[in-house]
Amino acid sequence: MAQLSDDCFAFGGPLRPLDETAALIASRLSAVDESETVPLTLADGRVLARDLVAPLPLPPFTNSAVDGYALGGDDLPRDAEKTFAVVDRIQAGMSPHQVVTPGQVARIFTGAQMPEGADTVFMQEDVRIDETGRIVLPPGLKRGANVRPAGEDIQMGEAVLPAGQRIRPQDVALAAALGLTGLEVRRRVRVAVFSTGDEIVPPGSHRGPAQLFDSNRFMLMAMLTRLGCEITDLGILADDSELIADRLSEAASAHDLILTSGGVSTGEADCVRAGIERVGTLVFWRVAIKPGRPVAMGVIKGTPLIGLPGNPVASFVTFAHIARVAILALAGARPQPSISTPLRAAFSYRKKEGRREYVRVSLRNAGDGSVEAVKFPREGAGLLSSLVATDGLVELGEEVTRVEPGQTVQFLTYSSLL
Ligand SMILES: Nc1nc2c(c(=O)[nH]1)N[C@H]1C(S)=C(S)[C@@H](COP(=O)(O)OP(=O)(O)OC[C@H]3O[C@@H](n4cnc5c(N)ncnc54)[C@H](O)[C@@H]3O)O[C@H]1N2
Ligand code: MOO
Repeated sequence: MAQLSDDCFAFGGPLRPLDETAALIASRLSAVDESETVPLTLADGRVLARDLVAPLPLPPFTNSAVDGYALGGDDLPRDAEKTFAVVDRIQAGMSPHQVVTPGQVARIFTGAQMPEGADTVFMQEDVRIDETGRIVLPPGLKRGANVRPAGEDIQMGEAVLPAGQRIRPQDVALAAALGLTGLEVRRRVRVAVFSTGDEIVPPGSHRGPAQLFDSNRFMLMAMLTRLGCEITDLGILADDSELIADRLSEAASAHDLILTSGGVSTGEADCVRAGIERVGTLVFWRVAIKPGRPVAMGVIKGTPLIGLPGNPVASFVTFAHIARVAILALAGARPQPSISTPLRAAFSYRKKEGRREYVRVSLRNAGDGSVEAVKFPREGAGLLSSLVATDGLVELGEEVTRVEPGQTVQFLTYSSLL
């Protein structure tokens, strides 16, 4: 079909490249200042406010990695079996009772502190007990075997988690292992969320014949929750730029970010841009990304606003690649570029040069041990089923113009985008 306006230059000037857009956002937004201490049970997903330095080594004491017998390395059998007297029994949590000297072993259990004089442990399966109750050890074990030295995991004073870390379950475990009961985290980013459009009504309300139930607001709030934000749900705004301007202006004073969906394209009823310009300034509008080209950013009374396009897939993709950058910057999180995985395409595709495209795909086993990406059969940015039925997005760079089956493409899981 004939294309009347060239994508890249319609409405004046080339579209802004996605990487440049993300860099602009990250450089313009600074992190919220305030922090709070939260108990470890509430720390998952929060952003660490300052570097965490280990107040003790891990493990804190040298201990046995197995159930067995501990002895000094100089006493290890070299060429033939050797017999030893058992002089101690050390269970986990108990301090050793005596020094182990040559000719002696201590019975020891996994996690128990190593006794003085011992630096090696035989696994109990590898030893024999003779008729007098003495322990017979075979030759061949190396000094230091089956022992976990103090500090082998973490040294005291080591920086173990950097400020800006989005705390994960394993980070919580580390803090607990270091004896901490809470972590100092940045306060949550406060985000106001609006849907826009006269055709949008809330689920559960009466829907007129030409109206749609609002799905974007719920998708965006779920995505914001995954990013640890404090959300204010401000409902649906009618297509009226004066009203939109008033509501955006009100929201700006109490939030770190305003997120809208819909109303950023070129139609007369696309009032979000007009609303931004009434009470603030437009930072950018239109990015070289598909879906999601009409995405906009503005600033209202110092508060950033990201206007996502209304089509649900465009909203999803621009949230993941643009709004997320803003949220992480405001949250004080270290930038987290999404790491894509190379996979084999099982589809052919044509695209325009000069814009980044995200293609919805499902993964399947190719049968030869590799995994391949199967494209969702339809492309509309309004197809929610396309997001629900797929596993992630194939990212096609600005320079790409075609994909053929068998070609290597870069895949991003949906979970890696949040
Ligand atoms: N003449 C042109 N028309 C359009 C262009 C263009 O460049 N020239 N761009 C198209 C692209 S690309 C997109 S994306 C859409 C986005 O436009 P808007 O952000 O202004 O979105 P709306 O027009 O308000 O809505 C688009 C579509 O999405 C539905 N929608 C909106 N909000 C919701 C919601 N909260 N939940 C579910 N669905 C929603 C809305 O009903 C429309 O069907 O513009 C193209 N047009
Ligand atoms: O690019 Mo729009 O964002 O098609 O849906």
